[in-house]
Amino acid sequence: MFASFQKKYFLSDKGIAGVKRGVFWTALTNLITMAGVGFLFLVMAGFVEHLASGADLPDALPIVGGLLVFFVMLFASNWQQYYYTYCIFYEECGKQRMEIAERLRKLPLSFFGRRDLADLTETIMGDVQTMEHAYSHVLGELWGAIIASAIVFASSLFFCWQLAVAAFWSIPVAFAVLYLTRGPMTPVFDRVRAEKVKVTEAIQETLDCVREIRATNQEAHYLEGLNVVIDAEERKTTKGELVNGLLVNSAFSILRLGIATTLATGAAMVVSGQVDFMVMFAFLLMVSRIYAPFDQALMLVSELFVAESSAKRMRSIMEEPVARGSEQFEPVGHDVVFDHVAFGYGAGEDGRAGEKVLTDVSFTAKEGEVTALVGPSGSGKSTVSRLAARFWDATEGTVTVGGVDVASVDPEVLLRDHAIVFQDVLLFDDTVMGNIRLGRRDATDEQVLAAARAANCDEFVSRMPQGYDTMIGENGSKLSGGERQRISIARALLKDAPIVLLDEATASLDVENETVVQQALSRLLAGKTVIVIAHRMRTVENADKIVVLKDGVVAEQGTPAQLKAAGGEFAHMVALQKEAAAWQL
Ligand SMILES: Nc1ncnc2c1ncn2[C@@H]1O[C@H](COP(=O)(O)OP(=O)(O)OP(=O)(O)O)[C@@H](O)[C@H]1O
Repeated sequence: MFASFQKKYFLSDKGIAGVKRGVFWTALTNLITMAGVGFLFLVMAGFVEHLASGADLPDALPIVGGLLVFFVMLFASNWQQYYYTYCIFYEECGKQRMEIAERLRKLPLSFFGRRDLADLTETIMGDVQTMEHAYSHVLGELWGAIIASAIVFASSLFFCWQLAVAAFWSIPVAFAVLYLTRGPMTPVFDRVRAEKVKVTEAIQETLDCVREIRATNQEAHYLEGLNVVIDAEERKTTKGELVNGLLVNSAFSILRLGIATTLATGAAMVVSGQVDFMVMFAFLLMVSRIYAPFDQALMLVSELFVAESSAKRMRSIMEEPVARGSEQFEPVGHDVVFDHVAFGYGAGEDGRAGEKVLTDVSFTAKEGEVTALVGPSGSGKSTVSRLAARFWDATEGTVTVGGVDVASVDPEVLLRDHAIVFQDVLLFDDTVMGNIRLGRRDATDEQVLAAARAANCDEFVSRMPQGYDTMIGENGSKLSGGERQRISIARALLKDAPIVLLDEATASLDVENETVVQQALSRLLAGKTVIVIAHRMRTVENADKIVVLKDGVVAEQGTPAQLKAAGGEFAHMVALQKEAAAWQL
């Protein structure tokens, strides 16, 4: 039973142990509270007896002692309950977030192509938060209340089974009503969540595109769009809350009907002489207490239904197959060989063929040489370089590094041999030093500085207030495009990996900087397998080999001189660029 419960609510072993303890301590707290009521009832019965028949007043000392013991037990039990129903779950949910983030890190990039990023953000933040609240405020409370009331019900059967039934019948009925509404309510909650994802998406988009929105004077249009999705979310949430409120209040009313039935049954039994008035009074006192622990559980039980859906979404990420492979990677040299490779984004998923973006691509990028990929926009250059680093797996043919099929190697192990400079440089809100050190975590300061100097970072970093210790803002917002790219190059240089993938590495540099960085690159790339993507023919004229891609196929390959002489695609591109360079405004 606990195993399916653990799976249903996506709990770790420690989490399920916490639930068990939380339930135990909540039940005990409820029982101690009930025992306190019983104790006060006995004291009061003593007073009533004194008033009725002049019996001795109960002794004060045992009463004070009893109350003291009661308060100490209640405090201790409450404390344990608090720890096991709250503290443990904040830790549990923190761990869940980390587990999901870790899983996402290992998932193939094709997964992110299929899944909406706002939806994933909502799962990591919103769904985990829902679970956090459900675990801490509902699970323990609910089961603790159920167990405590079952024990009290069983004991009260001995005193008067008719009154016990009259007092307790409403608890299972109230829960049954709520449970039956689970089916129709789940789609309502799912719709509310879908609207929330839309709001997150719209806000993310607005923030991501804030520059473009300003530049095109689209503020009013975007705000209007944002308003529409926020309004829709508000409407769906209000509707969901109203339906939920209606059901919960019906359950509350049914629960409280137990007081009326206890009173009516008790009165009838007292009148017919079946029970003593004090027994009826004791039952009335009990019903005034027994429903209280259910109040919060009833109000929030719908959160458990929502939490089930949240757990399902989290499980779907955790069950997503990660890109696997051997951790043993012993290539012979680092030639990168594409052998009749075909590839389509989305191929193989949900049985889809995926539209081919590469067909029958074969070439070798030799160790110690620079292989340049050129071709029109959309011809597949970036895709080829991504396949070399196993960001995706080829759908046909093989990509090998030093004779080893990359599809058989663990992606993390494979990437240790790759240094990559992307077209869109991603920087972290850290110091310049910290950002470069991402290339190699264990690098000394001297090694980081040497890489930075080689990438020509010194010039702009020396103008920064704290030099290499200056924080560069979120995604390097305080840096120019060229500066960001130089940091990224420094990272790659520091990594000193045998294979280097440069994607338009020098696109944001001015002529002066480009020359310096090119020199640094050619010095430091010596001996490596370099695959460079460049649009500008000037950049690739010194390459050892050029592979020209057109519509996903290799149109031609050879040295720059051979290709120019052949007068084919490459020669045509060189001529076009010369023409473009001659243009004047
Ligand atoms: N993540 C993706 N999902 C689906 N299709 C993609 C994805 N990335 C690229 N494509 C498509 O694959 C084809 C090749 O794209 P690729 O980025 O490899 O071309 P490219 O030659 O590098 O282009 P550019 O020079 O403009 O950067 C294009 O048709 C593109 O639309």
